Amino acid sequence: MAKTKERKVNMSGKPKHSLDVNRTDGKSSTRSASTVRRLKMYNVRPKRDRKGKILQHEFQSKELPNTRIQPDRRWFGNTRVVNQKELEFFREELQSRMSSSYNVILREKKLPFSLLNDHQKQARVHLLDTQPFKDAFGPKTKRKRPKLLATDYESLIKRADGSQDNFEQKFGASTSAEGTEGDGFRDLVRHTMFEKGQSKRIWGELYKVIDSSDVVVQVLDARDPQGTRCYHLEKHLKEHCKQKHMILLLNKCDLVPAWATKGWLRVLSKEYPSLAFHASVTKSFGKGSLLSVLRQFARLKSDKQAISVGFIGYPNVGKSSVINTLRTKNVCKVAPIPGETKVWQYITLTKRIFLIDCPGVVYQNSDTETDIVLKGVVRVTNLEDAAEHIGEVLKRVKKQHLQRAYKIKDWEDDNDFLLQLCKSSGKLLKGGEPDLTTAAKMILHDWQRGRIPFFVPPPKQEDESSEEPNVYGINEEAVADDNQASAAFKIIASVMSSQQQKGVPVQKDLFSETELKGETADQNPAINDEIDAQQSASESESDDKIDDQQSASESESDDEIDDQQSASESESGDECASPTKST
Ligand SMILES: Nc1nc2c(ncn2[C@@H]2O[C@H](COP(=O)(O)OP(=O)(O)OP(=O)(O)O)[C@@H](O)[C@H]2O)c(=O)[nH]1
Repeated sequence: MAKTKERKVNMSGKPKHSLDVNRTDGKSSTRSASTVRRLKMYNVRPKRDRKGKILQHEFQSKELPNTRIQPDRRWFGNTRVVNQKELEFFREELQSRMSSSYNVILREKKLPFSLLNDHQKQARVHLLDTQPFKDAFGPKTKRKRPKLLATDYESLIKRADGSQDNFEQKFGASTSAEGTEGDGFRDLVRHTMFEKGQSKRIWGELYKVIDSSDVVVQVLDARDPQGTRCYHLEKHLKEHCKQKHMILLLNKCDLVPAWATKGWLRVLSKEYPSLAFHASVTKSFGKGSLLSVLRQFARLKSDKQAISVGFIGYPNVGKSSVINTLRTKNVCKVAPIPGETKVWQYITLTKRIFLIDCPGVVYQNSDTETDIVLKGVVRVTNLEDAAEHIGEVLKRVKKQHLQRAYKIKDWEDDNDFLLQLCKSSGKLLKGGEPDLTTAAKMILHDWQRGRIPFFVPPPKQEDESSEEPNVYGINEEAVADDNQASAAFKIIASVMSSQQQKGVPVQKDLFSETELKGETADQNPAINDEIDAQQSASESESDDKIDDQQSASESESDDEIDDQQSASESESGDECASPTKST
């Protein structure tokens, strides 16, 4: 008889299974609840075959083997798909609500109203709903035909040509030629870089400066004063800001011969009070004259004691440098590249005079790209084809100066000049190819920094000797008190005339002897005799002569320049002392 194994029966009723948390079998270490939970977890692992393929998994539904849901782009957009029935229902409901005068739809924006109208958009124009067939299409139709200017393409072209000719006749050829360079395409491809200083932002800054200034100092480059003038602005000031005064300041006068500076001063002072200036913190020229003119303008103001002086002008003409010179301190950022000043800046000069620096502005004109580059409006490093401007540099600068500056004896054209310069300065690319662009940029840098001598000579004047500096530019409407005004005018005129008699400092190594003396000698000896006389007189005279003239008026002046500034001014080699010095 086979023995059958008897199954033990748990008679005690207490849990005995090792995976039962409540088991207590007298042993010291029973499984804790967390261990039991963990061990139970192992049992629900998916069952795999030998290759690792899942055969069975606790959480995988057996009825639905693949429970992955297909992604739908509608989950990510804010659109809903409705079927035609729902759409129709929506339209009807909304139409009835809208046409009912007892209902008001509050949140119209939340409802897709376009769904109401899109079927109307595609609907045909029901002409016959508005007018009878006879009027719309019959022989006695009242509908007007559209007025066609041309029946075919050719006649349209003829018409366009005709109207263009009419326009040119009416407004002259200047409008059509404006900004073009002969080939007619140039203007279209002009890089935005050549529109520097013309942006809305810069003009906004300019108008802020003008609005807050009582006196506007237009800083000009002495090398090309007319080229760096902004006539548009002058006109604007004359027409709309009659109470503001304008001064023209010929800066960088050290880069041109004294006779040219003086010639320009004579020409410009017919329009506005004009002064020559050389901006330098240590060795300036014209600082005293400018200060005393500003003081006179401050005196012309009756209503308020302090005046604000705005410095405007082309980029890189030295506006910030002039302010630094007046303060004898680097208060404004100065750089030999245009566009350094980005926003306007307020600087206190004395208790009664405030200075405002402005970014360089350019008014849109017919200047060519080369003109713009040579006026220093564009940063040379940004130029893509710098070599194309060199021809003009070679034309404008005298041969002897170029020979001296670059040690090149002779050249055929600009390309030849650049080739020779590349060789002599070692500006070569890989494989010994000359790097024309770098060489051209080098020349343009030198040009912008005034290392190559160049200047536009002043126009010839007929009655030079009788010229007396005047104050035509001073706006008499803006002046409060007649007596005070005439005294101020006199002083301003005397400041201008005394400056014209002084020796203007010039970088002598830039020019030859004849140029420094004035090369118009053969053409107009009278001018040069006068200039020579003035120069020799000014050299012998003391630089402080102007102080004597002004001391009377300025001794009353209560606007003392800060102590710190007056201290530094007494060291500076300036030709005209501050009031603290004169008293
Ligand atoms: N030789 C000479 N260089 C000057 C004179 N005044 C200014 N410069 C130089 O001209 C360059 C431009 O001067 P800035 O004062 O930055 O000119 P800016 O008009 O303020 O220029 P933006 O920032 O473009 O408006 C600097 O390298 C100055 O050193 C001057 O009287 N003589």
